[in-house]
Amino acid sequence: MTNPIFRKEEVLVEALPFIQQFEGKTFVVKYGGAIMTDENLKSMIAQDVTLLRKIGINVVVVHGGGKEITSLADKLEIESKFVDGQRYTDENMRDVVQMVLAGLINKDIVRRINIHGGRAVGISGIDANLITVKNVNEELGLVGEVTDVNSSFINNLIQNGYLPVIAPIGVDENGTIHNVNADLAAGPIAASINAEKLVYITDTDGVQVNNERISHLTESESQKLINENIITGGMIPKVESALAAIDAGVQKVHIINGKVEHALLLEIFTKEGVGTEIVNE
Ligand SMILES: Nc1ncnc2c1ncn2[C@@H]1O[C@H](COP(=O)(O)OP(=O)(O)O)[C@@H](O)[C@H]1O
Ligand SMILES: CC(=O)N[C@@H](CCC(=O)OP(=O)(O)O)C(=O)O
Repeated sequence: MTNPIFRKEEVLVEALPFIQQFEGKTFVVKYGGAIMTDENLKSMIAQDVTLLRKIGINVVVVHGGGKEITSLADKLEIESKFVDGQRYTDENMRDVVQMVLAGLINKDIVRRINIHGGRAVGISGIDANLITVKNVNEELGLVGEVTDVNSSFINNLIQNGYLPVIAPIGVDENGTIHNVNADLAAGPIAASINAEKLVYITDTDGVQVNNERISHLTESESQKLINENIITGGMIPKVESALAAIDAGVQKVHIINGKVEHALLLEIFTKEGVGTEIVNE
């Protein structure tokens, strides 16, 4: 998908007040498996987050990788089952999740950011007890709900000029490793470090109603769309996690389409934006 055409100097001038406004602030950017199949897009997102970092915005990446987990599990003949959008995770599946998220995907993202000099460091929720969880329910097996985030570890990395790239795996109080839905990890991570923005990069033009993008949503409007089953499936954890993050002090949550080239830069640095922004009432 191509971008709308802007004159280059207009775009740069329009960006200036946003650059001033966000200098020194922290953005959490989550992206998932839905847009990880395209090599070109993966490299563009790495460029975009590096550019944000280079102009003085602190960036933390939280990544998913649901499609890649399913693909490796298929090869290993381990069946993928989902309950309410979350993957049933026994010990075998947990190993696959850990290999794919903390191994393949995490290091691929780090590599791509560092090509541009972005000083990315890949970590999982296991490192420094970054993500502490409690078991969600027996039906889901080893799936965790985030109870705590080691924010000082993330802040240390940021203060030392690193760009943390986080794989959503957590440990419970016994040190047992759990699979964590990446959308549900991104909200508490953003809240714990008082992020200015939480940006979900997915495969649709934000939240849609009757195939039309809604550019601006309040908390109550978002809740209404969930209650009316207009927001369904994979969009539910994003919006629910967004609402919790806003309640915890995150200023704005954006949901944007990663299939639009450089959507992240367009959303942050242009007045119109390209996705849906969710804000406090
Ligand atoms: N109202 C809605 N607006 C936009 N997308 C929606 C809506 N309701 C459900 N969805 C679904 O949510 C999906 C995005 O979630 P998901 O597939 O989990 O993406 P990701 O892998 O990026 O986390 C969209 O592809 C779309 O099918
Ligand atoms: C518990 C649970 O469902 N975990 C997810 C973790 C990856 C993820 O969330 O990836 P996306 O962002 O690409 O969907 C899973 O196993 O698929």
